[in-house]
Amino acid sequence: PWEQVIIFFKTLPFQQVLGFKTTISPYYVLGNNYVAFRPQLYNIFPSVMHKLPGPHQTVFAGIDQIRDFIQIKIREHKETLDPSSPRDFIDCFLIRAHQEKDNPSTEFHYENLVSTVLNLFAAGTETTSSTIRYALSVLIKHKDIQEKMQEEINTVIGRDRCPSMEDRKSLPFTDAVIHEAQRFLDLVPFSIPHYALKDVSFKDYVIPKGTIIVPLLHSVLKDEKQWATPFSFNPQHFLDQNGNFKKNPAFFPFSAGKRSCVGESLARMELFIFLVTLLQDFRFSCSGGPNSIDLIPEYSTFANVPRSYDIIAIPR
Ligand code: HEM
Repeated sequence: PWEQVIIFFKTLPFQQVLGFKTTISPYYVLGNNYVAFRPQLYNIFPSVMHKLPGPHQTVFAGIDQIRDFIQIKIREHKETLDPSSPRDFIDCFLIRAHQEKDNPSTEFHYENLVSTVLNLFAAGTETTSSTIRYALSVLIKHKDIQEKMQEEINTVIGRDRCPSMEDRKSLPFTDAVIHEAQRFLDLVPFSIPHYALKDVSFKDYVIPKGTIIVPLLHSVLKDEKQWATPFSFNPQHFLDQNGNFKKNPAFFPFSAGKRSCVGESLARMELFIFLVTLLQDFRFSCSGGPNSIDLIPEYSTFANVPRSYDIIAIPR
């Protein structure tokens, strides 16, 4: 399936417009909650937009605030660092930066530390929380699926202990529903643009150096050849006839290859642990009833942003 998701652009404008080479889309910089059209304007006319007032200015001020917060955290880490016992990513980065302090071309320098931590926050929060929010909407819309998950969770884990990742293999239906929520949401439909660092031969194509490549994850996650019912929510996509979990090679929400999502395993743990814990303790509904839930995203630009609902959580 991977072969069919790539579209090629010999589009230097993207880089010329931005004024620098990047693998990061401006949509990404501007964030998911931004009104759909503005990032596109910013993409095409960045120097004009930069001078105009509007919500995009607030977005950049917000990013500066997060950078300030990260710099405070880095300072605290420096003051309390014990190189023999690193506590987290920032500690490990600082230790490596110290080891490479005499290397003028090192990538382990202060600015990269701030940007990398910012990337982890930006890429790691809205993505997972939007997916959990979407999964809850799906479960309200499909009450039978919610009840079946709860039955499975009751049988395997019960009500008295917390779920662990070990439980996942014993919860095939729950696992299938979470996979299907990710497939159906299709959170990042065209992934993040990349560009060829050198000329590449691919099938009958030559992709010249500098070509922007947009991997259309959407085309695989909704491909009629890969899924029995690509445009409806169907956990059977991930179950065999005996109800065992079945992998599907077209499941690509985290993209693929060397630069695929670095947070994939963390995200998958979060989705499983949070959703199972919530379903263990609560029954979910909404005041407008299941039919009021619309699973079509609110915005579809860089991200498919799910709609917001006031959810009722009743203790079970
Ligand atoms: C449901 C949750 C998530 C989804 C669907 C998702 C999806 C993606 C996708 C499609 C990419 C682009 C990969 C590419 O360029 O080929 C990506 C990149 C990335 N993601 Fe995630 N992501 C999720 C959660 C997370 C989490 C929890 C973290 C970190 C804590 C994270 C950190 C990153 C980073 C740092 C990149 C850039 C990787 C690179 O350029 O090498 N993501 N993600």
